[in-house]
Formats: sequence, structure tokens, C-alpha cells
Amino acid sequence: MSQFNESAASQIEVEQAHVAAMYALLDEREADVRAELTNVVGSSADSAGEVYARDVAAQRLARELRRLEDAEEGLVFGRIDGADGTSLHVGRLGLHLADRDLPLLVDWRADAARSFYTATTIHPMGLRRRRHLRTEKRAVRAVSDELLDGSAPAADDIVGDGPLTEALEARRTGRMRAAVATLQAEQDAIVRSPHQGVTVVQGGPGTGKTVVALHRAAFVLYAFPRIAGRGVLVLGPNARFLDYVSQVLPSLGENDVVLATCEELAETVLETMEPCDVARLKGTSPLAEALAGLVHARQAPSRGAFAVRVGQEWVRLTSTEVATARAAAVASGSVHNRAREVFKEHLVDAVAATLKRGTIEALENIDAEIAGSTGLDLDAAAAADLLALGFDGDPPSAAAAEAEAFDAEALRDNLMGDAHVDHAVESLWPRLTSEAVVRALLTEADTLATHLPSLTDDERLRLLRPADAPWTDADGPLLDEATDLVDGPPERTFGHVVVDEAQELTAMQWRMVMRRCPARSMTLVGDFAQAGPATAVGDWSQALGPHIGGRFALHTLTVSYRTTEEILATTHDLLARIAPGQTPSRSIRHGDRPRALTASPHSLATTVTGELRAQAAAHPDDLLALICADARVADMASAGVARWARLVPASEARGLEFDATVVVDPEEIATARPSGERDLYVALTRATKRLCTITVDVPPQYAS
Ligand SMILES: Nc1ncnc2c1ncn2[C@@H]1O[C@H](COP(=O)(O)OP(=O)(O)OP(=O)(O)O)[C@@H](O)[C@H]1O
Repeated sequence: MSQFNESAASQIEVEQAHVAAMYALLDEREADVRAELTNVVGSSADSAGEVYARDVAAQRLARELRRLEDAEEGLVFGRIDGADGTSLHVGRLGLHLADRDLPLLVDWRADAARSFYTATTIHPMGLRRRRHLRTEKRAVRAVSDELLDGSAPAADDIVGDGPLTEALEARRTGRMRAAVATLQAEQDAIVRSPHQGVTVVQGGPGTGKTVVALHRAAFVLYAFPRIAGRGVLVLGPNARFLDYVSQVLPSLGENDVVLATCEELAETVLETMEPCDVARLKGTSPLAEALAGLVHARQAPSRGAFAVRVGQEWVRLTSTEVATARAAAVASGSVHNRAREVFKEHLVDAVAATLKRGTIEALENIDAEIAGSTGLDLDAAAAADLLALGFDGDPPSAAAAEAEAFDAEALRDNLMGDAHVDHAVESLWPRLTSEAVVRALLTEADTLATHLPSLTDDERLRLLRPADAPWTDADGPLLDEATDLVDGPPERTFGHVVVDEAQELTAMQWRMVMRRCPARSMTLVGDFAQAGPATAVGDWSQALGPHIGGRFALHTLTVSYRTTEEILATTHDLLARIAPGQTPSRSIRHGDRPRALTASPHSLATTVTGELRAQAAAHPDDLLALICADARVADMASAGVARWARLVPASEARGLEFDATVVVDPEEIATARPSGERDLYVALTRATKRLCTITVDVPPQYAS
């Protein structure tokens, strides 16, 4: 055994002893929590309050148990040794021994762990050595040291291949892994930022935006308990992407994060996908104004009077009385359906007042009629009777007494519950559902013209749909907007929202997201060079300005950890076209030069399968993907590519990563939809090792 290997083996042994002690403590904690949970669940609870308290305690313990269990894999991954001889182990969570001041293991998010991520040889931050530990199950397999203070390596310093290189060389599995052991300084600065408002992270493909976003979510949960208490939402572009990132937060011990797509936030089932041009239109902010205008137009706009049958009688209110009720409802500032109640209450008050006036008048008329026909003054007669009985003073008039007996409260309650009254109110201020509002806007050409005057005739025509058409993905934000207008904001909101591939969000989707994050604490990551067809803006100020003005902190990541320098180089011209002025990222990876094959339409299937078969044979453990235009997916599937590769439509490739990719017919991807060249840029930058493009060479006589 060489000197180096001997030292490494002895350091592995040293670390194994530490790590074993930490797992023993983890086991102990788990056993304690499990026992406590069993106790709590088995305890008796007599009152509803006690049952509630017991359930809350049980949930808290179950969560804690899950957090401890999830830390099992890679519990300890680092160690920092100070120049003063102190040392600290860094891991997925903190572990403390009752009788020791220093923790046995410090949580990676704690301040004490910061130097593990940020110390450099130029700024060693008091550290002499940073050590990475690679573990498998509970066994330490390797250690690797960096010396930061310029001191010479001693026998127990194992200075070898960097752990980042090792992490990046690891085979892809189709699921993203946490990068907690190797977060780089520029990433760590964003993850750990004390800024609690909106943080925006941009950067080219593979610069670690998703890594930063997810670790940031974990940091927020750890460091900002007030925000964490209100929940964290992570939004991704599609289910495939969410599946890809689904393991990262649980592996960081965070299980209470909600992962969703924008479509899932809408509470209606969205059955189909909208064509790109219509989706883009439906995503623009004039649609929000149109929906607000349409709802407003349903709020007693006419100056008409109001008539309702109460019992045998018709009661009529003047247009002034209706206008007063309307003004009170609008002034309440409530959303449509709640303001309708205010409107109705005011109308009912007016109806009750009219009825009361009518009753008094009727009684006075009766008194007058009796006096006219009999010469009897009923009031005077009543007064004489009362005097004879020993009462003095003026008796109330019969009509006034009747009016006093008039139970205004009961009448008002009756009228509020009266079907005729509600029906009459409905004609002036109808109860609305979000579906009815959106349908009303999109199914009538006249309504579209009234409420979307800024659109061209052709654009309005494209929005028009039959009343029974199924809801599309682009209708989701419209329905959400309408719900906000008629019933108010969503009940479920979050303390912090992370949006990945945030360049994809339309103005209407941003409104939907903002509604769910009243405190405006967010981490938004994306790259406008990778924007899809619905995106109508080109930078963050345009996207966020309408919602938060300029109040966001912008960071740019510059190093690609995925795409090799050789692959990135082939995309430079394309990048200059789709994002003029954007500096290409530099990569820390190097690999083979991308291969470019050509096939005729007839030989394409054979060329593709031949290439995939060859790659699978040469690199049997690698994760291989074939990316093609969406319209070609069915063809590729029937050519049997799934035997060797994941088949990914170009429209769904954003955010994903593979060891190797075969991109079929780049020209077709570039022209398939309005964002085609950006889709192609995404497709070409998914591989960590090898890229092969297969161009379909149409013979000149068939070329258009
Ligand atoms: N500090 C790190 N340590 C280990 N791996 C890292 C680190 N940073 C990034 N990576 C890896 O680099 C790859 C790309 O990262 P990520 O997907 O976060 O990039 P991205 O900027 O979101 O890419 P895209 O724009 O294509 O969506 C992933 O495999 C990720 O695990």
C-alpha cells in the first residue's frame, strides 16, 4: 500500500469512528421520538380540545421522525478544521450531545457551517482544512482535503481529487441529487442570503439555478421560521420536471414543501393544451383587465328601477335608491359575490322602509275613511276612553301605534331569505362563478370586443371558443383571476415561493403566483434565452415590474456544471441570435466534441436506432435521452427508441439532464413553434458528457 493510500485508510478509520457516533446518536433520537409518538398516540383525550392538542403533538413528532429518517443517507459529508485546532463536522442536520458545548454535527445551514462553503485559500476564514467525506450507507468510503491556510500537507491531510469533480462525474439517474456537500461559493452566497424579499437568479444552462433554488428553499425553512411557518411552494414547468427534482428537498430533510405546476394551482381540471399563439395571448395582462371589466359590468350598471313582489304586493324602488345601494356595495371594497350581499342588504332596507311607509299611509287612509263615513274621530275616541280609565296624556295615533308594532328586523330577515327578492337582485347583480365569467368573456364576440379593445380583430377571433369547449392549460390563470374577482384570493397561501424556469411564466401566471405569496418572499430562477412560446417579455424587470416594481435582488451564475465546454461552444452562434448580448457561461467540464450525423427521411429511423444502440453498448450505465420535436415523438416511439433512451419532446426538456443526448432534426425543433430556436438551445444543452445531433437531409427536389 502506498504512503498516500495508507494515510487515507487511517483517516477513513478516524472518520468512521466519528460517523458511527453520529449515527448512534441519530438512532437514539429516532428511538426517543418514536417512543414519544407512541405515548402521545396512545394517551387518552377527553375533550375536543385535548384531542386537538394530542393530534397536533402527534403530527409534530411524526414530522420530526421523518426528518431524522430522511437524514440517514449522507448524514455527514464535511468537516472544517480551524487554524486554532478546533474542528466541526457538517451534515444534513444538527446533532447535539447533552454534555458537550460544541455540537457533534452541525446543520449545513447553520452559521457555524458557512465557512465550509465559502472559505478559500485567499480568504481562509480562520480555517486550516476543509474535508469532504464520501459515505455509502453508514460507511465512510473516502475523504478528501483542501488546505486553505497555505500550510504544507501533513500525514493526516488527504489532498486528492476534488469532491465537486467526483459529484459531477457521477452517473445521472434521472433524478436530481442534492448538492449540499459541494455547493460552490457563488451559489452558497445566494442560498444563504439574509434577504427575505424577492431573489432572482439567472444564468445559462447548467449553472446550478435549480440547485440554488432548492437549497434556498431548505435554507429559508431553517433560517426564517416566521416565513417557514406559512409554508413553502416550489413551482416547476411540468410534471416531468417536478419528478426530476422531487428527491432533493426530502433528502435535505424538508418534507413539508409543496411541489406543483401552475396548472395544478388552478382549481379546475384543465383538459387540453392551448395552441402556442392563443396561449401567449391568454397570458397577457389585458385579459386581467377584461375579466375585471366584465365582472364590473355585471354590478347593476343600468340606471333602472327595482321591483319585487312581497306577499300580494309589488314594491318598487326608484333608480336613485338602486344607485345608492350599488354605491354602498362598490364602496365596501368587497369582491363581487360578497359585495352582492351588501347590495342586497341595502335594497332590502329600502324595500322594508317602503313597506313601512305604505303601511302607515294605508292605516291613515283607513282612519280618514272611517271619519268621513261615520263622523267618528277614532283617535279622539281612544283618548276619551283612556281618560275615563284614568290615563292621561295624548294617546298615539292608531297608525303610529301600528307602525311601532311593525317589526322591522323580522321583515328584513324575511326579505333577505325571500326567493322573489333574491331573484330580483340576481337580475341586477348576479352571483358569479369563475367558470361563468371566463366563459362569458371568451364565447361572445361582442363581449370580447367590449372588454379587449386593445386586441386586433384577428386576435379576438383566435380567443373565441365554443361555450362547451374544455378548459385548457392557458385558461387556468384566467379562472384563477376570475375566482379572485368573484370570491376573493385563494385560501392557501405560502410564506415563500420558489419558481424554477421562471422565464416561462406569463403575466397572468405571475398574477396567480403573487396571489399565493402575500408577503412577497420568493426565489425565482430562470434564463430568458430558454424561454418557451408563451413568454412575452425578455427580462426580469418586464416580468416582475407590474407586481413588485424593481424590488428584487438579481444574481447571475456564470459557471456551467452540466454542459461541457465543447457542447457549449457549438451553441454560441445560436445563443447570440436568441439572446444578443448575453455572455455565454464557461464550463468546468470537458468532454468529447459533439457528433453531427445526417440522415435522409427514409434512413432516419435506422440512423437513430443505430446511434442509440452503439451508445448504449459503449456506455451501458449512462442515462441516454433522445430529444425531438413534439410532432416526431410518435414516430420515434414506434421506431422503438425507448429500448435505449428516454424519449423527450423538445417542449418538455427544460431543466432536465442526461449523461448523453441524441437530438433529432434540430431544424425541425427550431421551426416547430415560435420559440423554436430557444427550444433547440434547451435541447442541445441537456447532456453532461456527449451530444449527437442527427440532421434530416431532405433531397433538393423535395425541399421547399
Ligand atoms: N455545487 C454543485 N455541486 C454539485 N453539482 C452541482 C453543483 N451545482 C450544479 N450542479 C449540478 O449541475 C447540474 C446542473 O444544475 P441545475 O440543473 O441546477 O442547472 P440549471 O441552471 O437549473 O440548468 P437549466 O438552465 O438547464 O435548467 C446538475 O446536475 C446539478 O446537480
